[in-house]
Amino acid sequence: MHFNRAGALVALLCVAIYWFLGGRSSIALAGTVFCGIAYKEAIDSGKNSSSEANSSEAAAPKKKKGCCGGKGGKNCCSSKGGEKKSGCCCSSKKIESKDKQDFMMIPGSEASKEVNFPDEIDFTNAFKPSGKNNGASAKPRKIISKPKLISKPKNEDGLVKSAMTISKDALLSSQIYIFYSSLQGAAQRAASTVHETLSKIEGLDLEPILLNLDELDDIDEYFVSVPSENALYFLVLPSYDTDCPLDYFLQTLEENFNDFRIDKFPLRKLVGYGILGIGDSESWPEKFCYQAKMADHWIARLGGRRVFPVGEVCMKRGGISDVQNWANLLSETLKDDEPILYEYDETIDENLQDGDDQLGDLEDIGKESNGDESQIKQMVAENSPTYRKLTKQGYVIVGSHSGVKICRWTKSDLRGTGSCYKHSLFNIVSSRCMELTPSLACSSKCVFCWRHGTNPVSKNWRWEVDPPEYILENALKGHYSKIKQMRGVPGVVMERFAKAFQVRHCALSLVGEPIMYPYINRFVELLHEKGISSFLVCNAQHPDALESIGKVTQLYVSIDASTKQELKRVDRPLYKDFWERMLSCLDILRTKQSHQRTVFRLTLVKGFNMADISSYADLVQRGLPSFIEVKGATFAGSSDGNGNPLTMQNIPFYEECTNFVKQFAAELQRRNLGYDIAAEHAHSNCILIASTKFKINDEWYTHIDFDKFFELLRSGENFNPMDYIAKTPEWALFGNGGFAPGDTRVYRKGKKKSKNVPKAEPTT
Ligand SMILES: Cc1cc2nc3c(=O)[nH]c(=O)nc-3n(C[C@H](O)[C@H](O)[C@H](O)COP(=O)(O)O)c2cc1C
Ligand code: SF4
Repeated sequence: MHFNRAGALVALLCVAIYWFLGGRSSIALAGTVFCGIAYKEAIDSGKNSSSEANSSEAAAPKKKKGCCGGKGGKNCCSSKGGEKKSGCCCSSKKIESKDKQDFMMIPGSEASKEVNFPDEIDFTNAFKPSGKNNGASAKPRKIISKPKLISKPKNEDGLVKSAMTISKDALLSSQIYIFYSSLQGAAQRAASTVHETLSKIEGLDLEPILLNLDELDDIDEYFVSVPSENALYFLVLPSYDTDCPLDYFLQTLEENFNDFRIDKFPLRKLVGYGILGIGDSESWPEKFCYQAKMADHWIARLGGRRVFPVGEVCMKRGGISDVQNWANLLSETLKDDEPILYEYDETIDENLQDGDDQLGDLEDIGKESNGDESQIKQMVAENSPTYRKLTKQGYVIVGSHSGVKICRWTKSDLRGTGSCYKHSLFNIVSSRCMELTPSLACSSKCVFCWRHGTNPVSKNWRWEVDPPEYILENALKGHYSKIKQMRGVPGVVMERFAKAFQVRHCALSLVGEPIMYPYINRFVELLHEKGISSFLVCNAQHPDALESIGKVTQLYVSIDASTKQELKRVDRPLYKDFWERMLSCLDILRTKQSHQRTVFRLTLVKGFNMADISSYADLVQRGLPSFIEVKGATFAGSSDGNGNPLTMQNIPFYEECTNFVKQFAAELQRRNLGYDIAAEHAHSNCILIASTKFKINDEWYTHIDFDKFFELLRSGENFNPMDYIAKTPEWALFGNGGFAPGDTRVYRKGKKKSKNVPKAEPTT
């Protein structure tokens, strides 16, 4: 008898009613047992029928729903009837697919050609052959960066990380420049191939120009300025893991990128650029074309738009025919009428990012340091972001708080293209001048300062102190190592290069506040012992230190504004009593330091500190300096997120500076203070007002007789500023420009030769 589950349950219910109405318990118990057995039987019977149903599904292969998926097991379609697992509907499919793979791997078969990738992927794999006659895949692939980059959010300065180039018309009307650097001639031949190929492009407005990078007079003329508004650059570069001329080029790019004094993205002015690297992948597999990649990195970071992928050609394997391929594809790309998607490489350097968070006022950081004020730290520790930032800008960090950097004027003078203003005003030779600071920290944050938030600020010295001997020795080493890098640079005058290894002058300014260094006097003595003159620039915030300064060749105090309000705006000093501190410094110059050659340095910033000439005259009357050096501020870039508010509008024209100086001198004369305009260096927007003490028999004597200075020092006698003067040469006098006759003036292409332009050459 077969019960279904419902029947068994109804019988159980009847038994329960019988018992509830007073039936016999023994009979009710027997009925319950019977119902239970019947119920269990009904369940077992249900299971069997379901199992039968599954078996019948397995028997019908078209119903795949219950397939094991190749796993086998109890319900596997193949387990029925003792069939081998290989008979499973899914595993048989797998076998079929593997068979196909095996088939595809058969060497020489059509299928194997589809999947047989070469061992090394060369640059041509980035493209498909172009040209209308080349079938379905005729167009060269133009997507250089991943399209998804387009939707990336804007960066802080409003740029997106990728964008489209301008249309073909603009590409074809561009002036193409092909640069190369070559030691053994291969890159030169490759560049000629690229030049020839591009010259044949139909519809090109201008003949491409071929240039040897190693022979450029001034790399900055092409890689800071750009020679024409619609320039397209292509560079053909070899790689050398030993010294080669390309090192200097790459270093210049990197330094320019890290130099806050010049526009952050100068190569944004280019229509675009592309790089072809040549090298040897057999002998230098790890460093194959590494210098081409470095050039690509820096040009992109300087704002260049990469309009074609970096080519990497092994001269041993592909050789000149790969170069020709690259040139052909480039030529097709330029002809094509689609705009090119380029990657705007603004990858944020992780180091810099780290640093940005931690830079700022060490003053404040110090306060946060667990409240442990006694803990003495290094000002710029070797592993700190500040250290990395400064070294990237070209500084050699000496010890933990000093820095040395070869200045642009030193490089310029080595090449015979002009010294800094201190040459025409005071007789400093730039190629023999070392720019140094024994304190990278400063107590002000002047708006025109080039440090731009790079170096620490603090009111007082609170760090470990390096001995002066150590600083000088290592600063000279650092300076000479930078000079050495200039060897082989086109135009370097051999004689000046040789003499540059004997420093004669030290400009103690650079960045930071030198007199914060506790052993500044000993340091200056050491300089003098080595026959190096000292030009010490202070920010007029440390009267005590200024008072105790010993003999220097020339002592400067920066006067950055003539009123309290303006000074606060320009210098952003840390001290609350900054104005009183400055006035005290002026008093010290007039009294305790009157034995020195003293100089007021004014840095003119339009809209900030050029309005109140009479107040400046008050300050001169108080300090009575030997000289007043008036200099237009240099544009050090802005909007880089460090709070520098200056724009080009704040940089005065030369004419504006001379007008200011004329009115200033007139005011001083009106007060009978005995000053007049003496000399100038128009190129750096700098004019010198001097005490008429230095005008003898109607001739100016603003220059320094350095030999005499050292002679007097050695004598141990007291001496005064008039004891080591020298005659100012004719060319340096106000009105004559201040450019030394032995040098060759280089005008940037496309720039007016007029004096009436704001100057950008920074000077310490
Ligand atoms: C000393 C030496 C070092 C080299 N180092 C590299 C290297 O690091 N990476 C690379 O890809 N090729 C390297 N090469 C290969 C050159 O880049 C290659 O020969 C190139 O074609 C030279 O170009 P050039 O004749 O214009 O100077 C090196 C060659 C020499 C002789
Ligand atoms: S700018 Fe300063 S560091 Fe450079 S040469 Fe002139 S004085 Fe020396």
